Amino acid sequence: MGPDGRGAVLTGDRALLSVAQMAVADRLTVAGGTPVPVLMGAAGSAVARIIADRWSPGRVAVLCGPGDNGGDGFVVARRLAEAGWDVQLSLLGAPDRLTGAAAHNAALWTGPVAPLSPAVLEGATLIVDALFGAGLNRAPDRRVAALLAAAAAQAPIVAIDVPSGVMGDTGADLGAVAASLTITFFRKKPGHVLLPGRTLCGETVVADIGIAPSVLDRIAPQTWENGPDLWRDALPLLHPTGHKYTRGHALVWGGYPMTGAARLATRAAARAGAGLTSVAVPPQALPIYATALTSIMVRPVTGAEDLAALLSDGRITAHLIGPGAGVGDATRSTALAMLATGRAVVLDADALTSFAGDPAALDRAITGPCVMTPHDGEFARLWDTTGDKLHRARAAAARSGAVIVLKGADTVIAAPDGRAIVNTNAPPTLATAGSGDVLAGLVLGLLAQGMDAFDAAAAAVWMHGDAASRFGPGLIADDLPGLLPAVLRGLSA
Ligand SMILES: NC(=O)C1=CN([C@@H]2O[C@H](COP(=O)(O)OP(=O)(O)OC[C@H]3O[C@@H](n4cnc5c(N)ncnc54)[C@H](O)[C@@H]3O)[C@@H](O)[C@H]2O)[C@@H](O)CC1
Ligand SMILES: Nc1ncnc2c1ncn2[C@@H]1O[C@H](COP(=O)(O)OP(=O)(O)O)[C@@H](O)[C@H]1O
Ligand SMILES: [K+]
Repeated sequence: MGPDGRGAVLTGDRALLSVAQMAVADRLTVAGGTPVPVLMGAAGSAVARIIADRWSPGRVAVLCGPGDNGGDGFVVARRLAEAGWDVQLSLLGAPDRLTGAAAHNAALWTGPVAPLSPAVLEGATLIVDALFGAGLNRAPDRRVAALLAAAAAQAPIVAIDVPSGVMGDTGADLGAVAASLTITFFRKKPGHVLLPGRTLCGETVVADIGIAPSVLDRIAPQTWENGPDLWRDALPLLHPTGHKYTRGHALVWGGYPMTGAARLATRAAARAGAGLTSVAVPPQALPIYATALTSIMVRPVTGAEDLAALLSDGRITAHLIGPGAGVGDATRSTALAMLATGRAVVLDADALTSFAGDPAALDRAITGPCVMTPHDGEFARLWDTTGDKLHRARAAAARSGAVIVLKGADTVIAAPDGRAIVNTNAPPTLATAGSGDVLAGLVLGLLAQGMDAFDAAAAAVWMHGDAASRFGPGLIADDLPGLLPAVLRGLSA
């Protein structure tokens, strides 16, 4: 996704809309001639259709809230009753407090409306959670929480929009219980992909309710769920007449005595397609690196002069420092020297910790393409940890001028200009020592080939998750670089 906005146009179907942006999509659709009750009818009918596709008719408890989420519930109840389900509908609050489209659809429901209580769950083989959706503005009260807990123990739950208690913008949990299936409308929200929301949603299905994708031109989303269609066209191309230098030269700073981390990173950079990969090492570490690496060039470096000479080689197109580098002044000054080249730099692990408490030094030093790959602990040593994960990553990217990859099971990739991508394909087998070093090397390898920093970071994070998924259980970080050829083959298929 380049600065020309090419990706944003191509990839509208991966857009994540905030609650406010979804409300704009609604307003534009209503202004275009579709009244709210029609939209609500389409939403509820879609939910009923998806339920009927997956479950055979039984007794369903539909739990309705006081807003439009509850209105959707009335539509679902009506449609399922028409399809032969035994429907028990219950409502939080008095029916005469409903307004607008919810009141309209409540009036079309001819069955009984029970007050919300555990009795309504009796005999249910399925539960529809239509209590709160995008309008949740405080934690559900204890009565609702107790009912949701009882519902979870009784039968599978289908949540409309989000499981009640999940915040749509952040995925924060204000007291939800896990659904088996969540059905949302038009586009997902960040809360469907950020944790813990993603897990609480179970499977998330996006239903078309007749909102035209062209509304996205007006909304201009800045957040996406990661996937190859965001960056496939930006992947490095192989030129038939190219040579190794046209594929870029990646340089890794190799530490001592922790040499494994940098070695993992070099292998990933080379597998990602860098034409040359070098590792700069202190002379005493030379035998270790040289024995373990063959296609990777090992360069002994002694002192600042030697380093300066190495970095002045204009053919080096991207640098990485951090994995196994050690925390302290030496790592810090090497990182600053790399940043001073103005060419691409990846800062990971110890290189980040070497700037702990002094993010301003990074703000000043970062002038060229830069990707920083902190996990939560490294992030907290440098930047403000208030706010949700998207907010934190965006704020650090904006102040530093670097792309921030805030790692975890829901890694967020944020650009200084406000764009952000949430990754959803990483399996928990990646929680193994050294997998972060491989990720840093992957980013490096793509940057070395001239890929834009935001694209390279998003592609690397996805490829990392895909590699791990292909391997399955028993994964160790050493396995990951060797899986990249299959990942790359899959991307070009
Ligand atoms: N395009 C769309 O976005 C569409 C949205 N629809 C539905 O509309 C929903 C949004 O409707 P609303 O904005 O009315 O929001 P909700 O249905 O989530 O309800 C909000 C109402 O509940 C109250 N409330 C919030 N938190 C509460 C709590 N913890 N305890 C008690 N009361 C609480 C609020 O004060 C407000 O009155 C969506 O989630 C979706 O289900 C559909 O009807 C059709 C189309
Ligand atoms: N539970 C998880 N599910 C998916 N991915 C995970 C999980 N835990 C960690 N990861 C990923 O594994 C990598 C770990 O990196 P890091 O914390 O730097 O570890 P290390 O320093 O040991 O390499 C990151 O890419 C992170 O996103
Ligand atoms: K809900």
